Amino acid sequence: MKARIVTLPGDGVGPEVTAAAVAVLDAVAAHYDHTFDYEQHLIGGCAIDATGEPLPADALAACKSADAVLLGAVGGPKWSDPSAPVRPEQGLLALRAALGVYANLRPLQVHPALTALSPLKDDKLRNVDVLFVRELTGGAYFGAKTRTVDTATDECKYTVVEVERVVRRAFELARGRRHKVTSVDKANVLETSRLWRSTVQRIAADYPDVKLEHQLVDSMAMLLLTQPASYDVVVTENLFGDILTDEAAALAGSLGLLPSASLGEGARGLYEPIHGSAPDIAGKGVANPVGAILSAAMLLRHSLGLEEEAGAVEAAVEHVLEHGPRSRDIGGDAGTAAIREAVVAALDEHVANSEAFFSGARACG
Ligand SMILES: NC(=O)C1=CN([C@@H]2O[C@H](COP(=O)(O)OP(=O)(O)OC[C@H]3O[C@@H](n4cnc5c(N)ncnc54)[C@H](O)[C@@H]3O)[C@@H](O)[C@H]2O)C=CC1
Ligand SMILES: CC(C)CC(=O)C(=O)O
Ligand SMILES: [Mg+2]
Repeated sequence: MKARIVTLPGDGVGPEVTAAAVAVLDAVAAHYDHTFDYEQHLIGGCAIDATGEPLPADALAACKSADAVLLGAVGGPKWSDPSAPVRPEQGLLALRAALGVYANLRPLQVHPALTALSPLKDDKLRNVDVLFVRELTGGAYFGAKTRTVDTATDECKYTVVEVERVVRRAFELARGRRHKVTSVDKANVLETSRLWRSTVQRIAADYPDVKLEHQLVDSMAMLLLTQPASYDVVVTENLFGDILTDEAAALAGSLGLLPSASLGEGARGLYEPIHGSAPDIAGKGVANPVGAILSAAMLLRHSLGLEEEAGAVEAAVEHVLEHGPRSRDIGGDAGTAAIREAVVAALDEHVANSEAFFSGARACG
């Protein structure tokens, strides 16, 4: 197949991990005879420096006409002055809104070889397989903001339509998994959460085969650390989902491991690791590219419909996590480039083994 992918490496470690993900996509293209055409654009701090805008018009136009968008991360201390008129994160928020990618899928699995890095003991980590579905284009990140000398406000607003579409997505996804949805809110205090909860209750009636439970976000933050294996699909609003998924990353062993897919109504999606620009390690060549590489796998699956290829990338990552090399955040000393090369080599081997398996099966059959 032929696909057009816009890359937005962004700031900090963004370019380092995006380059690794592109190298893996290139290996997929070579093995499976696909053509991926890339178009790279600016977003975030680097875009502000070059154009004054965190999301230049040409970058947005390219994303809107692409088959998929692969993003690194935005932001960093250089652009963090609270009085700055524009900030890198505004570019990312504007992109998510413009693409209409309201459902942010953030899968959490704990690789058996990495359990020692988790704050939990092995028995609590067995069978942890959670899919967070975070609402991505509403809530406090998008509400009106005000600021005077001594007061600031961030409006948190949700409409029924915004809640309904992401909750339906969560229920649909649960049907392909273990048929359970946990909806997280703060309905004991927040009006937006009361609207969220009543909408979830109404939608649930259309999915009698899916078990629904509600959980308040504060206790959910605790339960995630005490009984993570009891969750299947967790659906929640933008801010809560942002925070809970960084917490979840600690269970996996590092923020550098978790991928995400942001989806709307069509096939086009936005794919990015869940971490930020990691200014403390940027430019050193030590960032863990696994979250970005697994985001590329999600791109293959969700935007290009290439399930076998996505599975091959995931298998290659699994192999590298098990046998090494490992990056510093997960207890190794390998750099970003070494991990990238190891994943590409594991992918080569995976494809070669699959071909041998199928030709063997043909010979036998
Ligand atoms: N999607 C995005 O573009 C996001 C951007 N940000 C921005 O990133 C900047 C830094 O934010 P922080 O709060 O420090 O969060 P962060 O996610 O950038 O880093 C938190 C910690 O995790 C580590 N880490 C993150 N990614 C890693 C990787 N791939 N490999 C190894 N270690 C990794 C970092 O070194 C740091 O110690 C801020 O400007 C923030 O606004 C934050 C979150 C998401
Ligand atoms: C706007 C982003 C910086 C928010 C974030 O942390 C994320 O999406 O993970
Ligand atoms: Mg975040």
